[in-house]
Amino acid sequence: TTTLGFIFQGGVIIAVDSRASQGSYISSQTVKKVIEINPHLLGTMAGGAADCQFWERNLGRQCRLYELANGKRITVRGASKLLANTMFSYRGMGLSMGTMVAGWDEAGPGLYYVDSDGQRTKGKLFSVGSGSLYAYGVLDEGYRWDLSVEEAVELGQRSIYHATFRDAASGGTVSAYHVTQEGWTKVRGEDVGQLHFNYYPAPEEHPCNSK
Ligand SMILES: CC1=C(C(=O)N[C@H](C)C(=O)N[C@@H](Cc2c[nH]c3ccccc23)C(=O)N[C@@H](Cc2ccccc2)C(=O)[C@H](C)CO)Cc2ccccc21
Repeated sequence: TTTLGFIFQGGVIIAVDSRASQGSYISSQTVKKVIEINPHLLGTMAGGAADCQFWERNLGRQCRLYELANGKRITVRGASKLLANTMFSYRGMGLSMGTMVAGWDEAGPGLYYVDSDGQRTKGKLFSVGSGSLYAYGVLDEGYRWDLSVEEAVELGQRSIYHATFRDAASGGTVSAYHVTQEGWTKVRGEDVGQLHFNYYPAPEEHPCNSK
């Protein structure tokens, strides 16, 4: 898995791959690793698939109950704390989750890294999963606070793409989301195979070049 998130002048970008694996077997190429908690909150998934899916869906339920009890949306900080508390309560019992909670609230854009060791850190840029080192290589080279929205989406997609190229446990499709004050929108959903020639243009005389 390769997931990433970063905050820039235009909001928050989240990008992920869609591969599931069982050892060296690729068990799925079409997994959703972003959970849409509500129109202003996203969660990303890396690690144990069942752990991520179960506990991030549970987080969604907790966020909805918070809204009903308090008459207002939960903050990104609050949602990430709920997930961190859940993970902390299961510490040492074998959960394996590396997640990000991203969104926009009255304090503006928010991005938190939360994992099953009970770590929770606020930040401007993270990459999580087996392909994260490859993604950081592209992301750290291309990241600037003042990227345009188009440049930022392209950077997120390109970072995931290169991770899927080198990491056997990452692949399938690259999905990207853009979060602003109005909430999230899904902005990319490309198959990695279709993206290949964006980044590795075939040389002139190459047979792949349609005459
Ligand atoms: C076939 C399949 C799934 C599957 O193969 N599950 C296996 C058991 C799983 O959890 N795979 C993990 C890797 C893994 C196996 N056993 C573990 C024990 C502990 C921790 C991790 C693992 C995985 O792909 N994880 C994805 C993340 C992911 C995958 C699917 C759904 C959510 C998140 C990922 O992190 C990269 C591929 C690198 O591992 C999960 C799933 C969800 C929806 C539809 C189909 C499937």
